Amino acid sequence: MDAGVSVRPRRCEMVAATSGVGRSRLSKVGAGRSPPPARVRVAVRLRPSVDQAAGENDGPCVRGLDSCSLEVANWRNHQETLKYQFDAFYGERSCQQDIYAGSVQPILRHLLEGQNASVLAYGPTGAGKTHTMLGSPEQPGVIPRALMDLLQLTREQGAEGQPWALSVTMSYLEIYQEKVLDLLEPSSGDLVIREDCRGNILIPGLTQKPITSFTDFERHFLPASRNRTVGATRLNQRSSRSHAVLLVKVDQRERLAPFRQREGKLYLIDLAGSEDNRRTGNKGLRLKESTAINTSLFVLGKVVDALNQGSQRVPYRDSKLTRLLQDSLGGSAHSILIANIAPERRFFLDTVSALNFAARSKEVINRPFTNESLQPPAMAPVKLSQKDLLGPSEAKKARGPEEEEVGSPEPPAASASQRLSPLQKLSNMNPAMLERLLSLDRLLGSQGSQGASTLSTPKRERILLMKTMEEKDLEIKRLKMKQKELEAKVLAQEAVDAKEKENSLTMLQPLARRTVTVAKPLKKAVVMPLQLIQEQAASPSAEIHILKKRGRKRKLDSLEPEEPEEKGKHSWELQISSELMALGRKKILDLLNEGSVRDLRGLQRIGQKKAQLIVGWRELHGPFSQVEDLERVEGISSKQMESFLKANILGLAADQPCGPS
Ligand SMILES: Nc1ncnc2c1ncn2[C@@H]1O[C@H](COP(=O)(O)OP(=O)(O)OP(=O)(O)O)[C@@H](O)[C@H]1O
Repeated sequence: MDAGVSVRPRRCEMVAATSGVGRSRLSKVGAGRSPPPARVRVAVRLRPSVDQAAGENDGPCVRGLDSCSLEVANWRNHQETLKYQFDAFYGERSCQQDIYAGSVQPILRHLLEGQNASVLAYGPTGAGKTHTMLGSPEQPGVIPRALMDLLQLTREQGAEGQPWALSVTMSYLEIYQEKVLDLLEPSSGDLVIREDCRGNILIPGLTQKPITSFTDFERHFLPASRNRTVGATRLNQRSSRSHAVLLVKVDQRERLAPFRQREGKLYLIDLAGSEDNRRTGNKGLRLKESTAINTSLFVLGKVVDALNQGSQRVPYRDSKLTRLLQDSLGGSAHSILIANIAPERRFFLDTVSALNFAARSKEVINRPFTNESLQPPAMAPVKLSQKDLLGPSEAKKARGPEEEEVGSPEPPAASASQRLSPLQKLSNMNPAMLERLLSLDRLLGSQGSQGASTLSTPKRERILLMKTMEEKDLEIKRLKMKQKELEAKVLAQEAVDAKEKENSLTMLQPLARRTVTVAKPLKKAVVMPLQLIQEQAASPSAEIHILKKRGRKRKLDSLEPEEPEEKGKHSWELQISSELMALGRKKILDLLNEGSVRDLRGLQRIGQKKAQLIVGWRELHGPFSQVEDLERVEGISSKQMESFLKANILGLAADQPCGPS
């Protein structure tokens, strides 16, 4: 933090910065009506790249889309882009006045209505919180601008002849390692936070300085800023090690009967940076500080979350910071959280973590982000809907308000159709996605829970994630066992078949009468996608299809005359039930006729070039009438067509539940 040197704005600059458009919006609003409960608004500010020496591998990974949304490229997985939407987004080129006028100035008027307000700058270390809140003499931030405006406004509203007399006081404190320290009177030691009978939060003994002008403010604020605890970390030479809280109170007394009184409090808070200690390399005192910082930020996240979800219990008391803000965060208070983020790739994880925190902090109607591109590799013909990929909390958000339980912070009970067991989810999962999940799981496992930053994944979601992972592990084990069982059954069945065959051969029955598949339809055998196994296990009446190995089938075929209706069919097709075949073929045909290049690339054996050829053929010749038309596409041979069918038909058919619907 560079408070000591950065806050002394030149007088004329400050006046210029706070005059004009912004000021005219500040107006006193009549008291009386109680306002509707206000949620915490969230703005995101992207700082410009400040490290000129940043190499090519540390280029930007964040891009603004419009004044409310942005996207983050996952440079570790080029097929993934995360999108977020907030109340406001300020890009790299935004100036201090943009943030102030757009997100802070509008809430100041509420102070004169006797309401409380708070502005919190949140974000990873080095992302620009102090710059946003304090700024520099050349670019004054939120604090000097707000003070200028507020003092000006109170002077106007409290002038002689006006119904109310107004006075302004300031206090300045820091919360360092869960201690409340008075920056205006550092010798005071740790102060206690109390609540009066009307629910107002007080800090007995905290210094309050009356201020009537900006000069007064500077006189107290600047030396006090130097008392704030800062320290060097690997990521920021002057890193704020505490939450700095500037409290500005506006008192109003009515000059005439009935001599009412009002008090509005404004908290302007430069939070300490959220820290991933694996990157900061913090040890000893820095680590202790960091733990306290992360814990209180984690509680702040929970509080904001609870407020915006309308929870009955808001855990204000779980940290000093939230306890202090109890009467200024939630209720009728007006709060804005400014999440500061950095553009460089090396901040990717911090950025996503900060944005996820911030996204939870607003009422997210839409999903906070979508995995824009989920291009599966050639293995996976089955596409997943975004909802299938979401965890319970995101899924709840994605379902939209009409499906949510009113007033319940917990995920709503799933309807019968939504009540998918993890097994079903897993079995529906694109193998590529499954592989990614598993490798993520392995990665998490190898890092250990100790290594994970407390804040990097919010607790509730972390617990859910870990639970889901555990369930998935169990299901994978169960599936593997099931597959082994089935394979054993197949082997046993094959042995029985072989014996029967030997017996029947020795009985010298006419060859033409012996057809394995027709005479014993239930004894077709084996290896199916996990999904099919699961679905069939769920439906005991469904026949067990066991596909025989090709070599053995040929051997049998050579003993048997071909059934006339099977002539012309591919040998592998004979081993799949006709309903499955038809379903799979229909799905392939639909995809061939309606799928985009990207959809087609999701099919096995279809790469970019073939997908383009298919789409091109379709445009030229119209829809495919049957899947075999694929052969007519230039560059696709009949052999390729057959192997394409073979590779895709079961997977696609299995995407739908088997059996009568
Ligand atoms: N919007 C911006 N424009 C120009 N420079 C910026 C901007 N935001 C931040 N910076 C610069 O980036 C550096 C880090 O910013 P700052 O100290 O404000 O980060 P911080 O989030 O407060 O970090 P910490 O949590 O460690 O205190 C500073 O040199 C600051 O001047």
